[in-house]
Amino acid sequence: MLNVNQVSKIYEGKVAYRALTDISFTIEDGEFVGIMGPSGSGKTTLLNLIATIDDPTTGEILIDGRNITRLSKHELAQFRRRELGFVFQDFNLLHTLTVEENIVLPLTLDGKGVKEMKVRAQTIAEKLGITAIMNKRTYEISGGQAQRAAIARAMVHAPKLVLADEPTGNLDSKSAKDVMQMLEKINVEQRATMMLVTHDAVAASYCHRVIFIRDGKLYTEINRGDNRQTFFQKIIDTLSLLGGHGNDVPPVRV
Ligand SMILES: Nc1ncnc2c1ncn2[C@@H]1O[C@H](COP(=O)(O)OP(=O)(O)OP(=O)(O)O)[C@@H](O)[C@H]1O
Repeated sequence: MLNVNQVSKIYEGKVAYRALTDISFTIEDGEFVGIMGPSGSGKTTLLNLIATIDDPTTGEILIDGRNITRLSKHELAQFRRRELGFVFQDFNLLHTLTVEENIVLPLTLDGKGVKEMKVRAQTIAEKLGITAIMNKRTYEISGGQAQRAAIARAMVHAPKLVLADEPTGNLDSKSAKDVMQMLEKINVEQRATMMLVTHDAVAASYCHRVIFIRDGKLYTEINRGDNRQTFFQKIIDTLSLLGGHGNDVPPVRV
């Protein structure tokens, strides 16, 4: 379980900037949660705090009761390597490596044997439908395939928590839909808890729940229920109440 408890973040600088104020929420094991809000509302800041890339100014973040803001350097490295998976907007694949080499990277860092790495890479690649491109370099594959490879890399060590920052941001709508269906499938099959920051209402409609933030504060949250189309509409309605820039609300329908 992920517990964000009264978290605030102030960026110090010539002029201090308060990016988050008293944010509290809980994400249960196996939940798939979206974070939405206008540009500059603090979504990436929040994701970075949970990813242990940055520290909150006040408050605590607990994962299964363990305060991740107070880990030693060594514990932190282990936590990131074993328990977290990341998916980024720009895929973050290494171009000099093949798709397979990219996928096994987290295992390499954790000192796993070659045979185990091959088996695990193969299993996840089959789930994501990318076995045919395993030996290709990342510049030889499409954006949608690159994001699948990035998802495979994020999942290969079976992390408890997967964090995704705009995973569909650089994809056309068909590839975006594919990627969200993959994430949904992995969430169900591997029971991984997922948290996704997105501007894309279609992508968000695949989540179980969407938390909205505005000006660094919790604004509201809505639950999916059983109809994705209705949920999509509710997301659009909430975004328009939330304000922000016009380009935060995509013109396309599901
Ligand atoms: N390192 C930093 N130093 C100072 N201010 C920062 C820093 N990073 C972010 N901010 C500020 O904090 C606020 C929240 O930024 P953040 O990137 O979390 O927003 P966001 O909701 O992810 O925006 P977007 O949707 O545009 O990516 C913004 O006003 C931003 O300018």
